[in-house]
Amino acid sequence: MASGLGGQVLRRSFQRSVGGPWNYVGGRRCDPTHATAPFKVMAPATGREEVDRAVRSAKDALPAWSKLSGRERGQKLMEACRIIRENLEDISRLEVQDTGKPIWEARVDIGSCADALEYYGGLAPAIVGQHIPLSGGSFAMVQRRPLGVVGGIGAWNFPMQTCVWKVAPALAHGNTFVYKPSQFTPVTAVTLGEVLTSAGVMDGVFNVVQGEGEAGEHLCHHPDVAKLSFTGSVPTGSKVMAAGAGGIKAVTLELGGKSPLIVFEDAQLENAIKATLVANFLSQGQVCSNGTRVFVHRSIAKTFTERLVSATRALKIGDPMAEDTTVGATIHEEHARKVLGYLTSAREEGAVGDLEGGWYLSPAVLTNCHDDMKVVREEVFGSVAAILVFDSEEEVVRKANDTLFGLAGAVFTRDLNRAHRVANEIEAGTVWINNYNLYPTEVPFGGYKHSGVGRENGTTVVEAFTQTRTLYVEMGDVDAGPLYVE
Ligand SMILES: NC(=O)C1=CN([C@@H]2O[C@H](COP(=O)(O)OP(=O)(O)OC[C@H]3O[C@@H](n4cnc5c(N)ncnc54)[C@H](O)[C@@H]3O)[C@@H](O)[C@H]2O)C=CC1
Ligand SMILES: NCCCC(=O)O
Repeated sequence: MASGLGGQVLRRSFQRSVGGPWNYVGGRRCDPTHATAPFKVMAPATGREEVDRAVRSAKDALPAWSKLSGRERGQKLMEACRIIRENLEDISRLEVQDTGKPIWEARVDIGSCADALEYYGGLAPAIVGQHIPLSGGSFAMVQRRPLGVVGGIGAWNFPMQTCVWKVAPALAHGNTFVYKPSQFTPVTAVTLGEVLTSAGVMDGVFNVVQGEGEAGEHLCHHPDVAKLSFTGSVPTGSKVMAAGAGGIKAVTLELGGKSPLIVFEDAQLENAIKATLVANFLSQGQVCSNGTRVFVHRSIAKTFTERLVSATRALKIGDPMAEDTTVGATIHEEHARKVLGYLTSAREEGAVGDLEGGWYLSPAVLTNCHDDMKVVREEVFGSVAAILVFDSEEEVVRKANDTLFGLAGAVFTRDLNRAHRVANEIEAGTVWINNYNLYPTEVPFGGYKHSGVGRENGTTVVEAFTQTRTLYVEMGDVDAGPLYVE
């Protein structure tokens, strides 16, 4: 144990518990004070009392945390980054147990959590205000202040990454946090709590409450929560936004997608094939930004499809912990059935292609697809790539944008002019040129249209996690105009 800044403990040894309890409040794991009925995964259901307790804990921790300098907060986040890197294998294995994704992917995800903590730890001292000179020597000072207690709600596909993308910038900016993970993946948010505590983050700054939708709803409606940051489905996102509107809370939403991946006839074919695999089959296809509408120019459609199918057949589906597994297990049975249902409906509507059963679904490439099919219009959230053939640039841009979503997209071409021309027409928060599904922490990520509100990552979140306070300083006399006659 080493003591550090301002009398705070800077570092405790990192000790991760193997089992529950699964709530994390005031710097330690704890059972709910009022257990209700158990819910179907592994944690005890927690409700209003737990949310209240966690928010109280975050509120109590706010004055001390927000009074640290950015550099002091940043050092603790950097230390959390170091702990994650040192324990990357252990934490990645927890993520595999929780999600069923293959271990090689979990290592990338957990590595990205360390990156985010490092980035926002580094940024924290640079979050400063403004000095605005005004007439007669008067001036304004614009302070950048935290919002207060942030409520985060996450999905199950990238459990720890989703959490860290919210928590790292929020804490860097002096806020405190209450996080509700998806009921399907309760584990690694609590591990993050242990990492942060070991890194010297004060007790109560980061708290975790487990639960289903009801716990999320309580958090959204809690009067002491100043901001909501949500990742998940569009219908739930809409409810979170409505709750935010009721309480006049700032809201960031990271929702679904049905993104286009466009392959022109002059594309470097091997890169386009590799990117199509990355854009469809990572995390068993359960990725919001996936490029599931694969538009291929007619002149290369046959060759592209043959090569994609052959590459897809080479994927190894199986034990997510095995080093040579490339595709793991679907999150749960109900979701696997939902994905299979899309395949049935696609075949009924004329598509050709298959996918095999169990929770270990083999990735599918569908051909003979058209724009009106259910599988082409709705977010499947499974390993199902639909190939759509196009003839002209104008046609593909129009079809690419014919969706309520707008999270991402990609253009594959060797023609630099066409790449930029088409990319600029795509209505989406991220457009990759000649690559797919890259999310460096320093680059903003988020959606147009129904895909969300606001952005995560990059420096744009400074606005999302702070508010300004303007101090106007008068250096002369008050000018009351005709209101005041001497
Ligand atoms: N954008 C993305 O990254 C994700 C999109 N999805 C999409 O959503 C579909 C369903 O996945 P789910 O995990 O069931 O998503 P969901 O939107 O139902 O749940 C996401 C989170 O919101 C919580 N929640 C549910 N009702 C709530 C409410 N009224 N107020 C506050 N929080 C609430 C859940 O407990 C969970 O933590 C997927 O099939 C996929 O299409 C799912 C996961 C991630
Ligand atoms: N890690 C990728 C971000 C996209 C998603 O949450 O699905």
